[in-house]
Amino acid sequence: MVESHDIVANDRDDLSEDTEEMEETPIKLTFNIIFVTAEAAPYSKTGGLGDVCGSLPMALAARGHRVMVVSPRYLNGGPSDEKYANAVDLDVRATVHCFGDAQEVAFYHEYRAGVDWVFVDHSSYCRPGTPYGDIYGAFGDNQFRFTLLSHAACEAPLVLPLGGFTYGEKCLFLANDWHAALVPLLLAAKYRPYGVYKDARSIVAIHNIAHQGVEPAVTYNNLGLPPQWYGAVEWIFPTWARAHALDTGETVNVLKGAIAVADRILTVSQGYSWEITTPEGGYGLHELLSSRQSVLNGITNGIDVNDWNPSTDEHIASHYSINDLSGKVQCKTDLQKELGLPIRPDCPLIGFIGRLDYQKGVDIILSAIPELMQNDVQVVMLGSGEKQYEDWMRHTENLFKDKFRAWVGFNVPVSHRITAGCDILLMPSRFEPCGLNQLYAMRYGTIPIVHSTGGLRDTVKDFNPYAQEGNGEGTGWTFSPLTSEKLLDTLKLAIGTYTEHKSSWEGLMKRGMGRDYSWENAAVQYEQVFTWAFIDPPYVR
Ligand SMILES: Nc1ncnc2c1ncn2[C@@H]1O[C@H](COP(=O)(O)OP(=O)(O)O[C@H]2O[C@H](CO)[C@@H](O)[C@H](O)[C@H]2O)[C@@H](O)[C@H]1O
Repeated sequence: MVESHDIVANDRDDLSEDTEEMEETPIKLTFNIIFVTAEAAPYSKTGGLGDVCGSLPMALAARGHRVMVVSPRYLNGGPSDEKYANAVDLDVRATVHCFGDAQEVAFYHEYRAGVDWVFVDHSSYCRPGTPYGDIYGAFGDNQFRFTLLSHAACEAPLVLPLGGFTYGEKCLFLANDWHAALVPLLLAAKYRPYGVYKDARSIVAIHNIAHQGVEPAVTYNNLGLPPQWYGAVEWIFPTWARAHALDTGETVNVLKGAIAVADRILTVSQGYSWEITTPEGGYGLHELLSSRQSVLNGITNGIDVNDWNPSTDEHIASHYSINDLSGKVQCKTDLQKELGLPIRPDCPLIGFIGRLDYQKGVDIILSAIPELMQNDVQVVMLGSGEKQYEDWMRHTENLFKDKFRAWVGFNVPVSHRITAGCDILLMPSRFEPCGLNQLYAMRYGTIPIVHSTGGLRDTVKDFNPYAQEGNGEGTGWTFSPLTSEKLLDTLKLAIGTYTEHKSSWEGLMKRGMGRDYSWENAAVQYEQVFTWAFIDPPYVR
């Protein structure tokens, strides 16, 4: 096993003997990497965070790094518990001091695809619902559950003998979103002052800055940080944002703390890494992020190209590829049949997949539907979230029985079938750190129509039929401003291209399908950022 940060010269015994050859052999640094995350597919997934933390670790492991992913062992008594069936109890217990008490956690482990998948076991992760909540809303003890995760993750490299050896102190923590944001703070406040993790580094990865882990200031003592570190997480809401006259606006914000003390900051596209430094995109953290711009980078997500592959996908009716598109129409008619829509191969089928909330711009689709339904199109929406949108989807289905289908819920196989069966995928997101559905869509020859924001703008190239000597360029349509009128205009353009210009449409499909979406490219950029993290000294107060 290669020690972290050792220099490996591709199995060469004597580096000094052949300097000419040595110049050609790239010297590769390898790292001991600890992902800390609230979700990792296929074990747990409610959205894109699960996808990324389920696939990026494997890409990094394949490049020679030692990679551990630490996430909770969620058990809800249903069939999804089976996903943890291969994870065994390591028989190691850690005691976590937080919330005024000592909590014992256990660690389960599965070694798969070169990655150590470590699941933190505690009774608070065992209950019906999703990782974050149930039908009554978010769990009231999420601060406790993710404080526990962060503490346990900091112990994991020290105490777990995986494959016979611990990861040790010289490692790199990649703390994902607010759920893991306590990790950089714990390294700086709890470990480094006592000489532990002096050579470790931490990176906070922001997948969605709208969620920051904000709780009342009185909960500070629960976090297990020393009293003198309060200022690092202190967060005071401006007067206008306070609930009432007696509200002092004082809270703790763990993501803010992580942004302040992490050795580096990453987000999931370059566009978004700039947007979060602006008042419009920073959700209050833009000034802090601007002050740390020198350690802030954006790396566009890749996707799991094995899981999302139209020529092998186990969830879809027929397989197809860039060289033989014929199976796609079968996926479409099969989807129409499954949804009870009229089976019409030539009718443009438009899809939406995602959380039903403000971020995803569902209200824009809602306002566009009455006019869109005047056209000869079919629409299918898959999603769950805010009740008002779920109710609206069901209601719209009743109004337009032959044209509109609502699939309220979370269903991964159906999401694959919609991605394969539709002609067009809509993503009118208000903001989108990266977005994965447009990447899946392009890989499946489904043309994305997206709001020109964040990662959507970075990844969807606008269609221009006249470029390349009339052969066209681009992989979809981006639109701005975010209004239902603009969405409708863009849809009309797309539908016109679909019905009137079949060869242009095929060109769009093939350019999207031909792109490289694998994690390889992103993994190389992650390595660069890891290298930079170790060049600078760690954060010390
Ligand atoms: N009802 C449903 N049924 C089945 N599958 C469903 C579903 N609703 C959503 N999904 C799936 O969940 C994932 C959503 O990923 P996104 O990246 O598009 O958004 P999300 O906001 O969750 O992620 C955040 O983190 C990711 C990862 O960094 C960023 O790309 C993104 O911009 C950021 O908002 C996709 O795999 C999608 O298919």
